[in-house]
Amino acid sequence: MGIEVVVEGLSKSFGRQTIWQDVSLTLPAGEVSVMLGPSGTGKTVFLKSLIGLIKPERGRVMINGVDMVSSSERRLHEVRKLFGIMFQDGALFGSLNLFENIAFPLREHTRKKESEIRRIVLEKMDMVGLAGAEGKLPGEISGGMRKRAGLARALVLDPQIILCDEPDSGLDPVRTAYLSQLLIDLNAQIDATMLIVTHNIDIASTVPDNMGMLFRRNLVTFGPREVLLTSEEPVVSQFLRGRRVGPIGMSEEKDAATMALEQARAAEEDEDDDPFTIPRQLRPSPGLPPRQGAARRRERVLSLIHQLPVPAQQAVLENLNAETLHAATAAGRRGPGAPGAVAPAQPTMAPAPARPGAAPSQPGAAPARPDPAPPGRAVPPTAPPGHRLLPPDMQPPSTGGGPR
Ligand SMILES: Nc1ncnc2c1ncn2[C@@H]1O[C@H](COP(=O)(O)OP(=O)(O)OP(=O)(O)O)[C@@H](O)[C@H]1O
Repeated sequence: MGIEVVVEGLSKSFGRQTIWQDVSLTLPAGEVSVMLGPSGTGKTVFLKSLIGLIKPERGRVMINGVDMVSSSERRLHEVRKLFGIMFQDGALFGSLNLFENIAFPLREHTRKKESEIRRIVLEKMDMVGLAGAEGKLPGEISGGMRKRAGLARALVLDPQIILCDEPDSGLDPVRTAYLSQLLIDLNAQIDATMLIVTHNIDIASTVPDNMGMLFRRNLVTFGPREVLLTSEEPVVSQFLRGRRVGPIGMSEEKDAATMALEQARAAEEDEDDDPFTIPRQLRPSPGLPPRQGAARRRERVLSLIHQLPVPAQQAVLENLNAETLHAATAAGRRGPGAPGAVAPAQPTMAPAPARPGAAPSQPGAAPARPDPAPPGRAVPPTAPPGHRLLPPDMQPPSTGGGPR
């Protein structure tokens, strides 16, 4: 199972430039979290701080009892072996083929035999749909394949914490959708704690269990995805809808006068915010195990549900009802007593109170959204592992794969 990452009161500056201050959050073990934020708000600096590559001036990052901010390089080196990092550009060595790029951490950090290295590399390449492309050079493959090669390399040391820095950058929307599914499928298979930094709303709204946002040198929010996705904070609302009206400007934050003028104009033009519909969170592809992190999250969120804003409570309950219905339907299709059958959890169905502190309303008051059919699967569930996620033109070659 993945490892919890606890961040407490973290602050980072470069000279006189404060990047962010007093950031506190917990990445729950085995769950997927996303950090959003406009460009330049310090998301990458945050990722690097988690692994001790950048040293914040204040605060702690606790992983397995080790503080990544203040510990010696020797201890950091040990803890870093728990991490798999997918860099923004893939960070592949241009002169090494994909096999050697992906084998690199194994050769650097372990004394495994060549046969074992080969087994691990081929397994991870298959997981990300790159089987058969071992001999290709990074310059010979598409951006999407480079991303997946970077992900395979992040996986070879069996990480318990995976950090992905803008995994979608440079990908078209379809490839981004496949990558989103790949990240969820990986989480189902290895139960690692994952943090994804992105500005991509499609990834952010369909992949994670938890979401946070950095803005104006502060963590605006961090918690269950439903909190951010129902938030009425102007900056969150603007970001989710990709609108110009709001506190985020082209290069800088806007001042109060500019914002007031914009809002007056928007009101004149009747540009009210459309309601943001929360998309369903992706489920693992057919044939994969259910996500253990999702099951733990369900218990965790239910235990704190009454501390959440009311719209978030309602969204949590709608989602849980839909998941319970989906699990029951899937179990029904497999037959009684089938593995994976989920008994409806009673607390799940308890609706949120109408107001914080109010008595719970009658069961069933939280509207159960009908569970939509999953978006079109690329290939039937019988497809072999690693191939099921990919569009036809991304399928790996069936044999060979040496440099062209
Ligand atoms: N080593 C460094 N020295 C000085 N300033 C730095 C350093 N690394 C990052 N910065 C500054 O920190 C700020 C935040 O950078 P960062 O790359 O973390 O932003 P980001 O939110 O990831 O942006 P984007 O979404 O555009 O990738 C920027 O102003 C950047 O110039």
